[in-house]
Amino acid sequence: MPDVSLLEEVVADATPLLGQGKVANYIPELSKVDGRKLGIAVCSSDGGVVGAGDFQEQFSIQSISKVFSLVQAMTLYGEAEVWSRVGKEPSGNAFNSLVQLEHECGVPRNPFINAGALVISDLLQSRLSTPKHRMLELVRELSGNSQIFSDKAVAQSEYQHMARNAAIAYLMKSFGNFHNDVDQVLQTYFTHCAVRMSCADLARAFYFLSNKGVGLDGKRVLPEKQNRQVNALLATSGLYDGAGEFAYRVGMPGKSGVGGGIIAVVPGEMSVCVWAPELDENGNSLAGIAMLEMLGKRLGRSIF
Ligand SMILES: NC(=O)CC[C@H](N)C(=O)O
Repeated sequence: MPDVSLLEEVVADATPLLGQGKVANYIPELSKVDGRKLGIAVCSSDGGVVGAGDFQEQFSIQSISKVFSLVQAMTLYGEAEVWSRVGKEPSGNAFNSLVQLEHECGVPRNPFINAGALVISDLLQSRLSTPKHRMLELVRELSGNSQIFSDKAVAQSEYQHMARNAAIAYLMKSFGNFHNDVDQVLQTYFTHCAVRMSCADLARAFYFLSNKGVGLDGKRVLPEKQNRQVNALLATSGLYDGAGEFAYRVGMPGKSGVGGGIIAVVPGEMSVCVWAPELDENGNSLAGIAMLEMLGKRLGRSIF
């Protein structure tokens, strides 16, 4: 377990990187965030969380929600039902790209790009009567924080600028790989992306990924095999077309969101969350990746 002073050092050493990335503005509401925020939190096997910087401030989790959605779908459906609808391969394309879908018969490369997460949301819509609420229940339970909500203004802003996500969903529908009403599923998806959590909340919530599928409260979230599968997919596709560089520099399964958060996992040891809203050209937190790289180096951790 890293001590607070090490995490404070990581935050201090990442501070000079501020100004090098850009806060996401394609969702106008997200551009209101202060780009100078920096936070890191680590949750380790004794259940304790240590953090530094802005680690207690809640932010828009955005695509980090795709991991929670996948976990729900894997719990509700059999293996073949999930993986006949979405692939397990890195996309090598932007997270919101349409190009592969046309060539690949409307089956997205993986569950962590927008197309894949929209299929997963479609699966959730088919089985859950209140998918938006179920997501909140899940994240509150996993993080042990009942004060987690979805930000209506952000969800609304995404809804008003939905053209690309709607195009992706309709293209998949044209191939028969999208079963519910597009508008309804988009609303669910945006509500999931707009959930606000802190680094501390997220480090706690994803502790199970580092603990063979068992959460902080001792309850099993996923069977061990599925937990390993999720970590494998995070390692190969969690950072979109930056996944290779992330594996090279950080060496941990991880998932980013355009709100500037990244979660990462050291199997058997700890879950980490960093937050820095300025993004690199792949839509991943620039200083966030640097903080994870520094943490991994200083602790001597990598899965490779
Ligand atoms: N990479 C992300 O975090 C993207 C999520 C965002 N809600 C979108 O659909 O574009």
